[in-house]
Amino acid sequence: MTYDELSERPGIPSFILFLFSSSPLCLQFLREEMAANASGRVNMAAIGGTGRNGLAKIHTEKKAEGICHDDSTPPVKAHTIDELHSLQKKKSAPTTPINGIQGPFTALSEEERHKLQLQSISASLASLTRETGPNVVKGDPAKQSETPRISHVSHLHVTPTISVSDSSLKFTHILYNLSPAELYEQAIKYEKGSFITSSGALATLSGAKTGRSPKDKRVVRDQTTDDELWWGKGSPNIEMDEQTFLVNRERAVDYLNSLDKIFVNDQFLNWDPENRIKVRIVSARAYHSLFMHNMCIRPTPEELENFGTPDFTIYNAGQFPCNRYTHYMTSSTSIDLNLARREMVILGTQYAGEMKKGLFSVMHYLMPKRQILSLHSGCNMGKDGDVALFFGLSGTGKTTLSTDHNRYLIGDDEHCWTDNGISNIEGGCYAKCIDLSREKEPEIWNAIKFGTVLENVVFDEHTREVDYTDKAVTENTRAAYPIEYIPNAKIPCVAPRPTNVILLACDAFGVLPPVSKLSLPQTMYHFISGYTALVAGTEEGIKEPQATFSACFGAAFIMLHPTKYAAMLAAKMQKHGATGWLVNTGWSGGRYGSGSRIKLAYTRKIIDAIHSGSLLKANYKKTEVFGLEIPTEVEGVPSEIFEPMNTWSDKKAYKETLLKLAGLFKKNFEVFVNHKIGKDNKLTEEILAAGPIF
Ligand SMILES: Nc1ncnc2c1ncn2[C@@H]1O[C@H](COP(=O)(O)OP(=O)(O)O)[C@@H](O)[C@H]1O
Ligand SMILES: C=C(OP(=O)(O)O)C(=O)O
Ligand SMILES: [Ca+2]
Ligand SMILES: [Mn+2]
Repeated sequence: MTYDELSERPGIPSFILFLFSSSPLCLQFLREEMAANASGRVNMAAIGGTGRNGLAKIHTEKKAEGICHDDSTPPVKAHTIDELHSLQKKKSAPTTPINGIQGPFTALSEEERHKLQLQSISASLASLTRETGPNVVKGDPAKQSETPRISHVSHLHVTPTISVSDSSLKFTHILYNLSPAELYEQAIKYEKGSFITSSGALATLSGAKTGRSPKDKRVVRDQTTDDELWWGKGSPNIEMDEQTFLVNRERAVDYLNSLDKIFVNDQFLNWDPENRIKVRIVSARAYHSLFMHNMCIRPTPEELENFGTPDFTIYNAGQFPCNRYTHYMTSSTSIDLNLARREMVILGTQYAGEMKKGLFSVMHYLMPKRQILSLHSGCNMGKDGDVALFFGLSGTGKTTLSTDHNRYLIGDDEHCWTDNGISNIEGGCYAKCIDLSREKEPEIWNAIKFGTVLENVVFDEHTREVDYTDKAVTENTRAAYPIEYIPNAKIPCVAPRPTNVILLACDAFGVLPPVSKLSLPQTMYHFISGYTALVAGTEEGIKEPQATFSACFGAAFIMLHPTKYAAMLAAKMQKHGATGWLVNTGWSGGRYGSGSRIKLAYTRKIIDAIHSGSLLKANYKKTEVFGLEIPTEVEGVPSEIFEPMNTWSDKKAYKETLLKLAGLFKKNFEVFVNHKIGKDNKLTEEILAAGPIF
């Protein structure tokens, strides 16, 4: 065997080869060792003869001849360890020709498309004062061996002039649509608090903010939005001017460009192909990139090649605060929406839910313009094609109840209702995991595996088993996973028109019945009221449940006046004959503190009876004050719980609590009494009359 032959062998560092090449004796030894290893034939019989005091001498079985020409494992063609390592990875760029796919870039060569892609990213990151994008380069700056794919941004080869700042002399490394595996490596290497849990999920920390910050949301008020949007009391849209938006945008962009590398996700929203929105998310953390990878719709490689210019861009500079001396800022956190520029800026919060709910707000603006109703609801479909919507505020059960092993999951949180039916806006789910159990929620439990982002959970430092009961970081622990991690998710996530519209309320007062059948005016009354007891944690500062009214079960995300959405919902329900239901997933037998939460198993039975149609045929009686139709029995549920008064030992306390809640409903609805719901005067009057009477 020659030195050259030997050096073709894998796993032998070149310095060893060098040493051995000078000594024939050594070469002989090495030859024998390698022959044994390469053929894998270690003589086991010889091992049997070992004495207690020493290691057995391993005799290798020698081939009569041609030891270096073992054909069972052909030699790997590598001269160095680095070369060997380079064999491990192959290029995953889409090799499929993009014929048949429509789009602006279809006719271009691969190189031209890449150039345009980098130019588009550079343009996204352009400072508005310098009016040029940064020099962008694809890939991790830590990987020295990889020759960067440099963008051919025009000023790249131009000598910088005084008007160009130092930042344009550096490259901004872009980690573009990385895979979950790549994002895991980035998170674990570079982000403190990132760990792999025993089930394979990526545990991360969102930092000081572990819930949304609705008080820090700002929307640019310009000529258009002044007319179109809902402003003032009760509205989530707190105004800012264009100039202040640009100040914050510049702050975010400068921060992002100052980093060694940033993440860019190009993805889609909305499974309805006619109303699909292209979104770009620029962020500083692998955690944020993986979160959005899971939550938005993931493009195919071909769709990505042909992505073009995004319809909407998020700049997430969440680790960096806003400047409190900036006009309109009241804290170091700011989430700013500019509809005209189609941009959102995030400063001072790393809570990932801010991005998904921010995009939801955008959809609540864009979709109604196209006569499409956007819904803060979950959605699932039975085997026979019956569709149910689950409206409700945070923590009321949209995710838990739409995830149902007997039904196809369409989505857990954000949908659109067109004349054709329902489409999910997202490509993933975002489940609360406090007290999550394998027994009660097996589908969600099993979805927490490789690829899933687990926010703010506590785990054993050694075994990495998650303790879902631990609230040490926050009560609002969350799992974000791609929707296909739920076995019966329906892909594409679209469904026919709904038959049942289920309004979920987690009633901390314990006076609403576990289920009531609603008339259309009642459905509208409760939809506009949007009552629940806000469960701790999802919004900053809420430490224990308290009564909340949030119009359309999502006032934090709507952009137009609630009656606009209500009118659309009423028209759709009237036209398609859907039935409304009010389901209390909260307390029974007393208010929060004395009663207890209705068992999930009972709520599921109630929901089953709604889906099957059997509850529609049940016997009903009407409750006092709220005038709700309650069934006398549902299979699998103790009958005494349907009438809340039965479950309270203190009947007087029950009556007082009922009246107290009724008063809160009435007071909340006062702001709506002078509003018409659509063009229908009669319906408007009926809705006003559908509230509690006392
Ligand atoms: N009777 C019940 N119905 C629905 N959810 C319940 C019930 N009892 C307890 N829960 C718990 O309440 C939480 C509901 O949260 P989730 O489904 O994530 O709400 P949403 O998606 O509306 O924000 C889950 O943690 C679930 O396990
Ligand atoms: C992510 C959220 O949604 P939900 O609690 O409705 O699942 C949120 O409100 O921050
Ligand atoms: Ca200020
Ligand atoms: Mn949810």
